Amino acid sequence: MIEAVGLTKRYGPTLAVDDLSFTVRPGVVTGFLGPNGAGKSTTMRLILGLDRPTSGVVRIDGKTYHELDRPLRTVGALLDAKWVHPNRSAYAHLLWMARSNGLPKRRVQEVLDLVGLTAAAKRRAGAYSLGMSQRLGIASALLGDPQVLLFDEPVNGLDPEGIVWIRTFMQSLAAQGRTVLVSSHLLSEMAVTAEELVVIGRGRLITQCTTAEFIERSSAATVFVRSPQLSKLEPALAEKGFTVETDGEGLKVSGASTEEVGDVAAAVGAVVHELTAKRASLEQAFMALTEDAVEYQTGHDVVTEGA
Ligand SMILES: Nc1ncnc2c1ncn2[C@@H]1O[C@H](COP(=O)(O)OP(=O)(O)OP(=O)(O)O)[C@@H](O)[C@H]1O
Repeated sequence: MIEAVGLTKRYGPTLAVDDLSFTVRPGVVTGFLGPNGAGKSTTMRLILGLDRPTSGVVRIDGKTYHELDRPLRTVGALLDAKWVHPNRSAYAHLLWMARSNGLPKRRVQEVLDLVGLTAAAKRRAGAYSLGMSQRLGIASALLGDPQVLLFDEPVNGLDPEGIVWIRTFMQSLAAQGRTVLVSSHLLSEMAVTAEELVVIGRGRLITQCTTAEFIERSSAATVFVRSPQLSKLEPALAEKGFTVETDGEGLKVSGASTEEVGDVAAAVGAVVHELTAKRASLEQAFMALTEDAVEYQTGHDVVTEGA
């Protein structure tokens, strides 16, 4: 379990993480979703004690990283797969990590098998493809057999086969009851990987909910209605509980079907010149939502931009 409370990180004038509170529970893959620069990597560094929060706190199983007795046995992370010394083999790298952290030598072979790197284990890491480097990074993260795992954009730059492998692997780790937090800037990727989402934009929490819920809300249709009698129509729609915004000569109505809007217009006797259903693509809706994160920040509610 990871729990962030009021987590804030400022770099000079940049507020990279802004009063972020969320929880990541075990047993499911949780997607940490936000556009580039939203503060995902910074948050992960704060979780791992690689950076100090300006204020707020983040705990892993009730403790901050620095309070953990045996950090590698509690939390593993894949941040940058290319940090391995290029002249070292995967085997030598993992052995060095195991020795310097008091982990048993047999664990090296176990994690190499787990990530399917045994055949290439003695080759120098500098000659590895990106996919192999990612596997080595994951092997390093798993060395201490931790219950909590963090992956920062693990599928970036991978070929489809590598993407599917990592996705399936993360899901199997979660199915073993581990806490798995994986960052991405693509909703489409998270839609097929993560069961839960923590969505951030400009360092702030936009929402935490299930992926299914987020997709449902992000792709919610809006209805555009044009009428010369908006003053009649607008209050009637609002009274029905629909979210209504003025849009040129018409209204943008969220949470309603064209039938419902048409029925309301008929009931109040408003002339309708246009009635159109609009649906943004998932990725478009997500971008609109996160780009205007500050404007659209509404605690645990998501407000979609619509079409
Ligand atoms: N060490 C640093 N010094 C100054 N500014 C930083 C530092 N690290 C991050 N930032 C800034 O904080 C903001 C958040 O960056 P961060 O890398 O956490 O975002 P991200 O969501 O991980 O994006 P990306 O996917 O592009 O890495 C950005 O504006 C970035 O420029």
